[in-house]
Amino acid sequence: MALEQYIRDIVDFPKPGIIFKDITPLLASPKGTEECLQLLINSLKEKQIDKVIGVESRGFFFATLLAHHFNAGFIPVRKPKKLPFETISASYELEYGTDTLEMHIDAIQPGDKVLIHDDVLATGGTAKAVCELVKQLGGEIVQVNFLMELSFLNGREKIKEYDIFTAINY
Ligand SMILES: O=P(O)(O)OC[C@H]1O[C@H](OP(=O)(O)OP(=O)(O)O)[C@H](O)[C@@H]1O
Ligand SMILES: Nc1ncnc2[nH]cnc12
Repeated sequence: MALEQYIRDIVDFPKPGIIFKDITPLLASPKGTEECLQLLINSLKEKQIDKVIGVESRGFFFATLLAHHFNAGFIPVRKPKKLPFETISASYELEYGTDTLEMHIDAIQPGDKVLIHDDVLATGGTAKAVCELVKQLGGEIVQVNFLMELSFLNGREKIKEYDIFTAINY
């Protein structure tokens, strides 16, 4: 079954006019999850990875699977005031206003080879902010990968200096 068939469109969620891409059917399917995971893994070939970042909250699921596969550490990037230790932060533009993401200050050592994972690349604001966090701590970004890309929003333009991989393209 094509991976797209595990993604459910929810019209007008969370706001009117948005078609929300629901990944819960994919997560509920061991076969779909395995196929998707293998696509992400194969895109990285035999690259060395020290840390895998998962972006709260839907980025956490596959990021932990990827970290386990690559024998790398899992690093959560979270919304403000969720992480208990000292943090660094990066802000990014939303449609109206700004939002902030945080990471623990000791999450990455200079020179670490870092894979960034999230479920969706939409406008790219989130991904760009995460890249900035990794750069602040001196990590080397090996790839930024996503389960899916909403390519009509052109989010990859914001992170074009990095290697980008998406399993599904809309
Ligand atoms: O490319 P962008 O326009 O920045 O959008 C993509 C981000 O939006 C969604 O997260 P959301 O903030 O809805 O959080 P959630 O995963 O906790 O639902 C999605 O999981 C990405 O993290
Ligand atoms: N349409 C969408 N569906 C799911 N997650 C998203 N994040 C940003 N836009 C989204």
